[in-house]
Amino acid sequence: MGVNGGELDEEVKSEAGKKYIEVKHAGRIDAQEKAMEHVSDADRWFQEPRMGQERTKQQREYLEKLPWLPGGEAFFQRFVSRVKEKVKGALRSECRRRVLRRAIKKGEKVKTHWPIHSGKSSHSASWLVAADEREAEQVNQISLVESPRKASDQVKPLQGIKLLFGARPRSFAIQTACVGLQLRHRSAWTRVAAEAHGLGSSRFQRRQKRFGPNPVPEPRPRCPPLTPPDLNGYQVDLQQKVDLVQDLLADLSDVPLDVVPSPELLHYRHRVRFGLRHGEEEALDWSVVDPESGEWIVVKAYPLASVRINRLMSELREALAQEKRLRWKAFEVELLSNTKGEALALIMYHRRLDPEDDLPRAQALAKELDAKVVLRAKGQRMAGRNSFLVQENEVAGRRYSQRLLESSFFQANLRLNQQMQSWVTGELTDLAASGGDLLEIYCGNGNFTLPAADAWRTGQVLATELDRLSLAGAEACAKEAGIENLVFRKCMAEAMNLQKLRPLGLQGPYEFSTLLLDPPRAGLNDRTRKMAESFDHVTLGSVRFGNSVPNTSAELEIYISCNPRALLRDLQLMKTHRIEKACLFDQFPWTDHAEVAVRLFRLGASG
Ligand SMILES: C[S@@+](CC[C@H](N)C(=O)[O-])C[C@H]1O[C@@H](n2cnc3c(N)ncnc32)[C@H](O)[C@@H]1O
Repeated sequence: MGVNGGELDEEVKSEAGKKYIEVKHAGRIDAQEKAMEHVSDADRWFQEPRMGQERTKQQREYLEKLPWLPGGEAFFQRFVSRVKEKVKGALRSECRRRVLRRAIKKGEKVKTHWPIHSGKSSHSASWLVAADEREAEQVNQISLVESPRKASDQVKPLQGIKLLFGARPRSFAIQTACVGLQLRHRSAWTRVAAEAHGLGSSRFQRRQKRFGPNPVPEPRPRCPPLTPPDLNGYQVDLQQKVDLVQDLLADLSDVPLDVVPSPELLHYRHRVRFGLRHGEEEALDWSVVDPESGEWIVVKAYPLASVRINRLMSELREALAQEKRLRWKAFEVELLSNTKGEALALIMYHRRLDPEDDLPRAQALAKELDAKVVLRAKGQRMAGRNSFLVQENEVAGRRYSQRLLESSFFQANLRLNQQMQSWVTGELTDLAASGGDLLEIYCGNGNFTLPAADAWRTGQVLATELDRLSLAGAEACAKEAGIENLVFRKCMAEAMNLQKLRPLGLQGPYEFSTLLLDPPRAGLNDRTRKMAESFDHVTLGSVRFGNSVPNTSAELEIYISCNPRALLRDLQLMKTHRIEKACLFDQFPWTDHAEVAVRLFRLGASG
């Protein structure tokens, strides 16, 4: 959160018999100012009509499309959690942790004013961040309430964070949304966010019915080790995950759980993201928030990240210490590597990038680091050609490449991922014998898709994904590999209508028998789950579903999940299938994450 030279003033006040500490900024917040432009744009679409007026046709059409714009439940989850994260961050940096701590200790509230200046008007959106002891203990529990405009007003619940669902949902920058936290009234989206903060509404209940269940609550994760752990403890650590997954699945199935440990116990991660802390000296510190304590921790080296990333961490830190311009308003870095030792550094900025000045510097930095360098700011991306890494994988005796892009999903444990690819391909080879076509939703960069299409030579494969860049990468790699029975389409999983494939520009009949799906952490919403139920074969979780021909007697499904709790919820709700096979992949040793793949069997089927 960039405050321009703002001084903080604290004052203890009391309202309705309750004490709170008011913290005032003398400065402005740049990002908020920018975000206001979007807000006014969004306003045109979302504002409630005045009494006696109707919404325009354009507004109505836009609102009708609304459910699919923000990516459904997964989007909400991401949005809400980022909001909370940012609010926590804001509390830390702007209200000063010391102040907050003191307030929390005394059961007081902390109130912060963030003045907003938009082009024409200037109004102050000040709001209150209530943090009681329990809330402060858990990031999830933070609630936002709008502050009184006048001291005499009642404190009202937060009614809006509806900005960035404007006309350009793809360009919606969660970063900005969270930074901006624009307050607006009476938007459905806002209510969803508000509900997540514990402020319910009947409109939200209706939306919830439509979109399916909320993200399942998960215990707070432990902090990944920042110094090398005792490797002898790995078996115990892994066993805990196995026990947890077995417990979760126990009600649904008694099939034995296969376990695939990570081939590397350290240096297995090929993607990391750090916050940048500007210290007293020239240098920037890499830092992460400890999920347990909520404290920022400075990270010098990260034993879970690849050796190449660790090297890049120290080289980039040194290089940035010499480069004042590239340090200026940098707030986050993402570092990527592949198993060949190539690397990419993404640096993110809270300022406008200047192609004349910043790009040549980035190119020089890339040369110095022997790595690709990408600079990003709101609405801007600067990079040389081919600014992605290529990862080669071997599956079932054949080599496949995939593009690793900054800011798009890829499986961070690249070596274990090859084993996941082999598992999925093996299951599909088995299922291909039952005939029909294969549908994959959430295909990402084609990680499972390319080997899957090879295993499915008897039929056609349709793979869909939301992220345009991942999809472009997947298409390029499929072309390179000469795979012909495969078509990619950009499509939101929830918007997929198997009866109407023509809007996707698809020719010819498909007779889907198997669905492969690897959804994001939140799992499936009602629509996607209903579609999955119509398939014979489903792989869910991080991967897929089965037969999509309505009224056929499909029997099997497979589900792979990076969140066993979401998997359990989806399977409990999907009454049509039962687990036939389950496998735990330990993607992230020494952390609480477990990737689970299941193959499902359609109940009542003969096979
Ligand atoms: C867990 S990743 C799996 C990607 C891929 N299977 C892999 O193994 O790399 C989930 C993917 O779903 C995509 N996604 C998220 N929400 C989506 C939605 N509503 N519709 C379609 N794709 C979505 C994300 O962009 C991401 O690529």
